[in-house]
Amino acid sequence: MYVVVNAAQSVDGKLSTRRREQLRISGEEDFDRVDRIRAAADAVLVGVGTVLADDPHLTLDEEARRVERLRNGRPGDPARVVVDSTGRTPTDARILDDAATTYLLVSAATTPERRKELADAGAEVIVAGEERVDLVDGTSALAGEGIDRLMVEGGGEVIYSCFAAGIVDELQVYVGSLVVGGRDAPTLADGEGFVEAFPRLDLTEVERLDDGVVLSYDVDGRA
Ligand SMILES: NC(=O)C1=CN([C@@H]2O[C@H](COP(=O)(O)OP(=O)(O)OC[C@H]3O[C@@H](n4cnc5c(N)ncnc54)[C@H](O)[C@@H]3O)[C@@H](O)[C@H]2O)C=CC1
Ligand SMILES: Nc1nc(O)c(N)c(N[C@@H]2O[C@H](COP(=O)(O)O)[C@@H](O)[C@H]2O)n1
Repeated sequence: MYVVVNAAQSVDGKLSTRRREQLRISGEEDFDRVDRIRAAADAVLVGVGTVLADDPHLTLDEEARRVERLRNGRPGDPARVVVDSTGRTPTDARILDDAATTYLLVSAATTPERRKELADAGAEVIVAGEERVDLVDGTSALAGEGIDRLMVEGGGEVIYSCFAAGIVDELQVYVGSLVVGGRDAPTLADGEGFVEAFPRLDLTEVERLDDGVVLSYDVDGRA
């Protein structure tokens, strides 16, 4: 499986404010770019923190659906994936509507009753990991469902875990021209943080878009 992480951050590396409310960092051109990455993916993944904060839908706009999905030979929207150890995704979340298949990666800590409630609400529930979702096991289960290209949209906890699990092939970051600040505001990579064996990146492209810049990297291993 090929994994591309895409996120939008302020110049000081924040994905949203300390209130964790959805913050519009991207402009129109960048949202079009995000739609193209979504369209090229078999599935788009977020953490449950993002679902609870943003209630995202993670589908394509009409134009992207028409042009990009057709170009890639696959009609409709990519599947959606939530990383959700204890099954906290609300059963009325937008991500569980019938616009596309939604996989919930849960851990064994999610009770069978909760798993059934989520399945009844439309989710395909996959158990990976004991206490927390194991992203290596979870992504290989997704590969078994035919997902060869996965886009990770965030948030900061899940992006960090994807790097820690060593599953990221490519990173694209839109850096908007604003300062958010706040020691408790989510950043591109939160979690415990690395103290050694930092993921090293190879800068492949720099593009000015809207009033910001898109930085594209291949992941080069750890050093
Ligand atoms: N600017 C941007 O591009 C984006 C911004 N956001 C923002 O990010 C914030 C949400 O980010 P976070 O709070 O960091 O939540 P998150 O979306 O990264 O979800 C983290 C949660 O996922 C669950 N989880 C289960 N297994 C896990 C694992 N192996 N590794 C990590 N998490 C695991 C845990 O409950 C954890 O608290 C919101 O404010 C949202 O608006 C989210 C996506 C994109
Ligand atoms: N690329 C990007 N730029 C921003 O400025 C953002 N706030 C986000 N947020 C992400 O987009 C999701 C919302 O998706 P829908 O529009 O509901 O499909 C949100 O949950 C974040 O993952 N992204």
